[in-house]
Amino acid sequence: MADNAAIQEAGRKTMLRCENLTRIYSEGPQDITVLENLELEVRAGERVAVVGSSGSGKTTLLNLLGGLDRPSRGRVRVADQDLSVLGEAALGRFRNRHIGFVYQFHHLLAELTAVENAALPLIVRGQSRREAKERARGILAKVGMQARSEHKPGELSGGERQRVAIARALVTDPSVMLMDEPTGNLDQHTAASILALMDELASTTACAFVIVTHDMGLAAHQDRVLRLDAGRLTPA
Ligand SMILES: Nc1ncnc2c1ncn2[C@@H]1O[C@H](COP(=O)(O)OP(=O)(O)OP(=O)(O)O)[C@@H](O)[C@H]1O
Repeated sequence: MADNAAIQEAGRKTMLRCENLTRIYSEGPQDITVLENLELEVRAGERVAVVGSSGSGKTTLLNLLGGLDRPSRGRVRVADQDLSVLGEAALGRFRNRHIGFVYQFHHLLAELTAVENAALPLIVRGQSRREAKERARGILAKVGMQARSEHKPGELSGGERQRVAIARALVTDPSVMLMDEPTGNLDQHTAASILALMDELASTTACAFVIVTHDMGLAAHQDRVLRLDAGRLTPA
């Protein structure tokens, strides 16, 4: 993890930028323009919540920000890299290095322990198992899961699983964290503890956070709340 001075320096930096971002789905009987000339800039350490009605395009936006889908027009830049110029293999490597994903349902692998799950992005990248697990243990400690690191997801509570999923997303020290309803599947008390963890992470990492949610309490807790409507983001 970066030290405080490095985080402050990085805090001035734009980590995520969308320019004229447009996504038109053309597969069905008629074209659907979901995002149209959308602009967004998120700085290091900044947390932006995105809210919007069902079907407004939040998932579409997250997929584009994470390089899981390609825009019809416009571009996404992550840590100054224009994703549109990367081929599939390079984009996969870039995603592994710079982008962390956390979903409502944790998507942990049932057969692996917490530390193995958290180490996976580093192992995929070719790092040795020993080094990857050592780093994963450090991140699990940071999310309060040190004592549970040898347990499999089935032996963990919902909140603990989500902490492991957050650790897995953080293990590569990403530039951008994309979260889709990170507390959506949790009871109020557990959700509050994940919220507190996110507060701590935002102040101790140089990462930019984009958090899609229907939960106005979670949204209001972030640095900015933007509403996705008619293909664009406006302050909520
Ligand atoms: N592959 C696709 N082909 C055609 N249309 C699509 C495709 N994926 C999504 N859409 C349409 O794009 C619009 C936006 O969908 P999206 O899933 O991004 O919305 P959302 O805001 O995430 O919704 P929710 O809150 O219900 O999850 C919807 O009208 C949806 O039907």
